Amino acid sequence: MTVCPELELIENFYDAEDRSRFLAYFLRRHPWPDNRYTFGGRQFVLPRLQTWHADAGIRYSYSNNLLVTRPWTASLLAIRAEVESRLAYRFNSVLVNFYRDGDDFVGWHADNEPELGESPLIASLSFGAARPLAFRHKISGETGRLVLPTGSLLLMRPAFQSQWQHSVPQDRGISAARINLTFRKVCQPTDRVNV
Ligand SMILES: O=C(O)CCC(=O)C(=O)O
Ligand SMILES: [Fe+2]
Repeated sequence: MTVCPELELIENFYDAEDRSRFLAYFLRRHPWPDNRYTFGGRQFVLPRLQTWHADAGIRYSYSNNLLVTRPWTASLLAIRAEVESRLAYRFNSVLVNFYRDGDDFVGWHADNEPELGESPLIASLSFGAARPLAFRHKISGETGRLVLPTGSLLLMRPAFQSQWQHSVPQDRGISAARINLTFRKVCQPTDRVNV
């Protein structure tokens, strides 16, 4: 099995007490929207629930959809502060994914939108059911999997997005829910050079 040098897993970033507290928050209190949306006059159903939170003025289009920006919740702010302090790196946004069970998934993609700049570091925190992150090299086609346990923080180093694609595959054997937060640093529109 391929080991990807651009991934670093920090297990037990949160201990058992914090994990169950945050999992309970996301399952019971987080403001989840409907997963059906219309794009280009067609209806789509996202195979998971998702919210996007960012500092004022940050816009980001993920898979060509302009995400609705929601305010930070107290729990998200607390988690961001802890991740930033551990990594000595600042993030201005987070994408929160709720995989209700093994039917929910995210397909193959790379988080390499231009808004993320040349070298995006993404920090990915997981709670709940352990699910593997599958990755495949864009040129060699090498593939691998890394299981992301509850309370773990995965660092996706900058070259991960340019060289690899990733997914969280469907697994009908899983009935438990999983929450994933990907903290990102999106360049402000003013950071960009207009040509
Ligand atoms: O759920 C995960 O571990 C990954 C989610 C992901 O790839 C994304 O939000 O871009
Ligand atoms: Fe991703």
